[in-house]
Amino acid sequence: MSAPPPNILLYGAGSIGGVYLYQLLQAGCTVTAVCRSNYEVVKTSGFKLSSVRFGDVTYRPTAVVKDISECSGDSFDFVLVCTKSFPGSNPSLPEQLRPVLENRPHTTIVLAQNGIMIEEEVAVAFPQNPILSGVIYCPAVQTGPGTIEYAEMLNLFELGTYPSNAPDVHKNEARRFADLMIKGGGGAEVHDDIQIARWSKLLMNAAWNPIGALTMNTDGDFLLSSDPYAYDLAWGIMLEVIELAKQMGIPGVTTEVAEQKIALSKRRAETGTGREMSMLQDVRQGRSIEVEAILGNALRLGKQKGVSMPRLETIYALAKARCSAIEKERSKKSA
Ligand SMILES: NC(=O)C1=CN([C@@H]2O[C@H](COP(=O)(O)OP(=O)(O)OC[C@H]3O[C@@H](n4cnc5c(N)ncnc54)[C@H](OP(=O)(O)O)[C@@H]3O)[C@@H](O)[C@H]2O)C=CC1
Ligand SMILES: CC(C)(CO)C(=O)C(=O)O
Repeated sequence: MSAPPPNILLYGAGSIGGVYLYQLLQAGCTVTAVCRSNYEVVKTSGFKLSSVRFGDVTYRPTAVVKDISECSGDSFDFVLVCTKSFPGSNPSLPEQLRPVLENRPHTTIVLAQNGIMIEEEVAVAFPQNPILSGVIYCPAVQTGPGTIEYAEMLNLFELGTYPSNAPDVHKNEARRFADLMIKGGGGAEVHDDIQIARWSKLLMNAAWNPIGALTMNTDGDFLLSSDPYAYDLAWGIMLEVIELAKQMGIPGVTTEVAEQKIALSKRRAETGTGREMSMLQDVRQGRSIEVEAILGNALRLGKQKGVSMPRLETIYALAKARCSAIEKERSKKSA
């Protein structure tokens, strides 16, 4: 008898969640999606994905729920978290997930989120569960409820256990999830130490996400806006992240890696194909931005380690103010 298909809960059915849902369904998984603002549309008509990689497709999760508590009696192989990362939120992410993880030590938690130090609170709350930390390269945006635009071929999910020295059974889960993403038509790599990949991604996100959110520019347009100052700012932020990674003992976050990343932005500037980062999309949609996961956590580590980070401090203060302006505006509208 063949094994039943993996049973997956998708928590955070937005831009990335919507793309990963497609891949997991293609891989033969059973996927329950927790949908919030897009519940009615997804329940009625499913997701519409317009993409270079997968074409124009419409699909439905196996089941759609409005609230995670509706699944408290279910047992999942994987809980895939694709919400934005807001450390210190109330309720915390572990509290949000508790209904499907309480007394289920075998359910693997997959965190598909930007930022650094996002795993610790989940590991403390669920010490027995395998935890996979995932680093996403997949530029996508939900432009309206259930409608996703995904305009590049790029699709890579780098993943590894948290902590990196987790038992082999946890490591096997990383391979199993990567294989599902690949079977679903994407790219995936299992890393022995995923923190190297997470911090390497931070090079891009710490620079481009707040710059995009504050200036409403793509990376390419920003580079063209004030030569050499725009480049110097983005590069200067990357250098601060490199120094911090060095002080933290994270290997492989080097100027060579940063050069490769900024070269891609330069090429996009030259070809007029600049990329809108997710934080810019958040500003456009009046959503809170991931200031703490991407910048605040880095700054606090910098303070502890005595690393001078003047550019990061400046951009953090500006992005934090941008975030509170968005939140004030949102609460005015909903009052
Ligand atoms: N978009 C991109 O191109 C990329 C994003 N990333 C990272 O991936 C992660 C996910 O980002 P992205 O998909 O863009 O984010 P989105 O904002 O598009 O989607 C997040 C989804 O989570 C839902 N959600 C949030 N809180 C809850 C809750 N309590 N209960 C149920 N649903 C909830 C939101 O619902 P609602 O609509 O109701 O708020 C939304 O549908 C982030 O860490 C981001 O930085 C990384 C690479 C690229
Ligand atoms: C760089 C990118 C687009 C990777 O997919 C990203 O991480 C973001 O927009 O936040």
